[in-house]
Amino acid sequence: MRASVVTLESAFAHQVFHERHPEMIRRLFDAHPYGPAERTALEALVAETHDGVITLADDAFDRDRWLAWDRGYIGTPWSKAPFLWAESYFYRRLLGAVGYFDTGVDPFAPFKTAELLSPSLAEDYGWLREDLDFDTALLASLYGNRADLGFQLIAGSTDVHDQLVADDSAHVREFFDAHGPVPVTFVLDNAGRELLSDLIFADHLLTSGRASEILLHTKPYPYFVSDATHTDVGECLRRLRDLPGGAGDRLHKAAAEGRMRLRTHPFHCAPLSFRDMPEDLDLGHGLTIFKGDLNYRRLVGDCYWEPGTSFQDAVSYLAGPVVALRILKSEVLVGAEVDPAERVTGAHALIQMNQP
Ligand SMILES: O=P(O)(O)OC[C@H]1O[C@](O)(CO)[C@@H](O)[C@@H]1O
Repeated sequence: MRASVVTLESAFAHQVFHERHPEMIRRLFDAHPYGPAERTALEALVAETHDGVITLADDAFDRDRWLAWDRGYIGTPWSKAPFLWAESYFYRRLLGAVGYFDTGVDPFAPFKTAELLSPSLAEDYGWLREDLDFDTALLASLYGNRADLGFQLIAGSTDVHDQLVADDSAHVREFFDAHGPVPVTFVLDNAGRELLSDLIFADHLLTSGRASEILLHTKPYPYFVSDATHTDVGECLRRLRDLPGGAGDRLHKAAAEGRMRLRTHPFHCAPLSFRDMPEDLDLGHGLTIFKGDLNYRRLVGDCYWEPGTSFQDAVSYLAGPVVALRILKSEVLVGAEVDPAERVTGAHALIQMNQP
């Protein structure tokens, strides 16, 4: 049972558009030698999202796709649009404003690279070793989601005591014990440290015999600041090969042997729930792991759900087993009770699994 869709009228969504986005644009100006055209286009985009109407250029290369994904919002005020729809479209327009679709230059690459080159990274992953246990690898993947670069724009340095508000980790372990080895699909979220941790979990699943193969679903283009693309998987895998434990080399071999594969699809940047996913997105082999906050919003639907709505109910449109690993960074939540104001702080985490 959903109560209502989250819109830009929400105080949190308003903060994302009015505080986080202008700050992100300032950082882009600082990181790139953008000329007047890109600067003007980015400033105009921010202004449009603050008090304008949602526009779609007649000559946009993906006009038909966005018309298909439109739900009547193009031509209406941004301030009334659903948060998920508006936020997704904002990133599409940002990429257009900086010429990404002509140059292929990822505007967020400087931030992603800086994270992988951070002097503290090797020390932070000093705990890595070849024989990780299941819980450590699972929790590394979960808490990797805390490292989201976009979130840091509003959260600052996060001195938080994360706690699990839902913990189905035992079900996940039991699922593998009963059914493994199975194909495991990761619907990835952020590059950088989160992706490093996801790769570590993927390696554990392969080496422990729980996964027969790994499919990594990336975004087809840079999105939500630090979301992982195919390029980012390559970068992270190279970085992982320099860290202890051997996961990088093992995954490199798994890729060469076809046991770890990459997939992408335009729908991964759609402003819609996975409820609307096309058949050729090809999810649902074995176990599917949805990483992070944005994928959670798309998985359960970006709504204010009525208290008592279960994860099981919210994902009942999916036939197979799914796991959500998420740090709470937005208001949407099912299967747990957390004060609404506490859902956006990054202080809480969850592991949820359905019983297919
Ligand atoms: O990287 P994640 O975990 O998907 O988080 C992204 C989240 O950040 C925000 O853009 C703002 O905090 C949310 O709207 C979004 O769901």
